[in-house]
Amino acid sequence: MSRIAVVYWSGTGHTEAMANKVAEGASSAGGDVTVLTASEFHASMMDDFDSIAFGCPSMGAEQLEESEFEPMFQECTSKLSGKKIALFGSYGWGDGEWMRNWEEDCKGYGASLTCNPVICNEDPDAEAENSCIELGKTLV
Ligand SMILES: Cc1cc2nc3c(=O)[nH]c(=O)nc-3n(C[C@H](O)[C@H](O)[C@H](O)COP(=O)(O)O)c2cc1C
Repeated sequence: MSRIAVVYWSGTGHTEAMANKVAEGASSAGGDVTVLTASEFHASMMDDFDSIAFGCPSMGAEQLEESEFEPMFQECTSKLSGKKIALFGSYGWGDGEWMRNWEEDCKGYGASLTCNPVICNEDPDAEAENSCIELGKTLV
């Protein structure tokens, strides 16, 4: 069975809601899914999973959340080459720049993205929830 981690940071719950839908999709496709917050995950756990969905909202000025998620993710970058990953997150007033930058960075580290990133404005509506479920299925 495919071992899948859904690793996220969320301040007001929007990205957390997305993470739960990603997990739902991965489970429905037969994956063995573990949902973890950024503070519960560490780079040393990268090898424990066949694929990983990372979720983080746009924070700062079109940046990843700087106190917990960014440091954790930076540690993971040395293990991204060839790794199956997917990205998701919520944003507010921007146009998704943080996610475009994040996706480019991940490709630069050699990650294998299983699908296009899923972003949504503030709390996920039914369409965004469905996109998260579909993202989850691509990880299996
Ligand atoms: C400190 C802070 C910085 C933010 N910076 C941005 C930003 O640069 N661009 C943007 O589109 N939204 C920005 N937002 C809005 C959040 O990305 C948005 O509210 C998102 O839904 C929060 O997701 P969460 O509930 O998972 O924390 C910011 C929010 C906060 C609190």
